[in-house]
Amino acid sequence: MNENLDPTDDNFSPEELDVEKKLRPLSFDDFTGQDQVLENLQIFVQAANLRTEALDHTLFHGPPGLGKTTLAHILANELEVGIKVTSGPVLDKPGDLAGLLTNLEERDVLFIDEIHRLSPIVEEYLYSAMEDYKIDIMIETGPNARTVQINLNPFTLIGATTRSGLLTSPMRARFGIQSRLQYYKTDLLTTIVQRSAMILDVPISMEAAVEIAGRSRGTPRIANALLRRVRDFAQIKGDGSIDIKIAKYALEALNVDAHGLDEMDNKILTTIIDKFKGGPVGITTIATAVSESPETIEEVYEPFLIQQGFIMRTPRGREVTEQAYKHLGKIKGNIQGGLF
Ligand SMILES: Nc1ncnc2c1ncn2[C@@H]1O[C@H](COP(=O)(O)OP(=O)(O)OP(=O)(O)O)[C@@H](O)[C@H]1O
Ligand SMILES: [Mg+2]
Repeated sequence: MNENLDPTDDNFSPEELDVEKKLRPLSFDDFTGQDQVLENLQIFVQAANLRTEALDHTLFHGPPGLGKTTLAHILANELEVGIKVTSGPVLDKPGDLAGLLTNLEERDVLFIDEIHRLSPIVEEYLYSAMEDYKIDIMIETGPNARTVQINLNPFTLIGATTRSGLLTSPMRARFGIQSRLQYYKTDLLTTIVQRSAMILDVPISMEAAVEIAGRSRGTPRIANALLRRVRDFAQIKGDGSIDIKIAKYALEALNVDAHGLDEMDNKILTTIIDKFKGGPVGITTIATAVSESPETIEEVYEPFLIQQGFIMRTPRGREVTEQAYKHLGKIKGNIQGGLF
């Protein structure tokens, strides 16, 4: 990720978080892309609404910025229920979770972000809540301490994770609905950029929207962030509207990679080329060389590099493609990457 484009980053000003909120789609109709996922969800929501039952527990997984949190809020809106939001690392003790669970009204959504980071005891505590809508709570202390079982209102747990590989299988098995979000194609991102520009009230040409979309790493969050930065350039260096000229100028000045690859993407490609002659090389070896965990490489970075045709999976490991050499201005067969 481009760290400075991450709205969960502390460096993000309150003002930017506000804009971020304005740009977030609120209903199925507002949401662009992920057609298969969306179609299914619409059916499940309609059925749950028809039966006035809680929606099945739902898991969203996939790389950052593709719409997991957005979809959790959309589901609550479409179910016309309340939503309580928390995240794995915040839930320290079963008691924290009990407080949230007992406050849920019938059919409400409990959204747990980064659900792979729940502590094992909290996770175990969640199992009976998910399965039977029941939890044990401890009452009184000292010699009188005892646990009583209490019933919860039927609710929907929505979990989100960028690292589904780290979820335990009992946890995963308790989600009746599981959706993996995919990177967005440029035409969809173009639509998203145009929608965001309209909300921000900044005129943008088609060509400029395509240019921004194409450099957004298949990710709506990055597309929105780039749009806002380009808008700054348009306002200060231009007449406020975004045309292809100002878009290109701004993206150049922002040092945005032509394909939207981020630092780690480029580091992975460079490493495979420079240290492993372009591959094939195993994922663990790559991970060690770039100081990342193999799981993160596999779940967060590699899918985009494969989708964009920079890396191929072979039985003997990962291999970079011709396109990767071209992108990095390197020459095949030359380990140093230079001409000599
Ligand atoms: N399909 C979409 N259409 C329009 N905008 C979108 C779409 N998906 C995401 N966005 C925009 O991208 C931003 C990031 O989406 P979101 O926060 O839902 O991602 P996430 O998958 O939860 O990321 P993370 O893993 O980092 O939590 C949202 O604020 C929203 O404005
Ligand atoms: Mg999120």
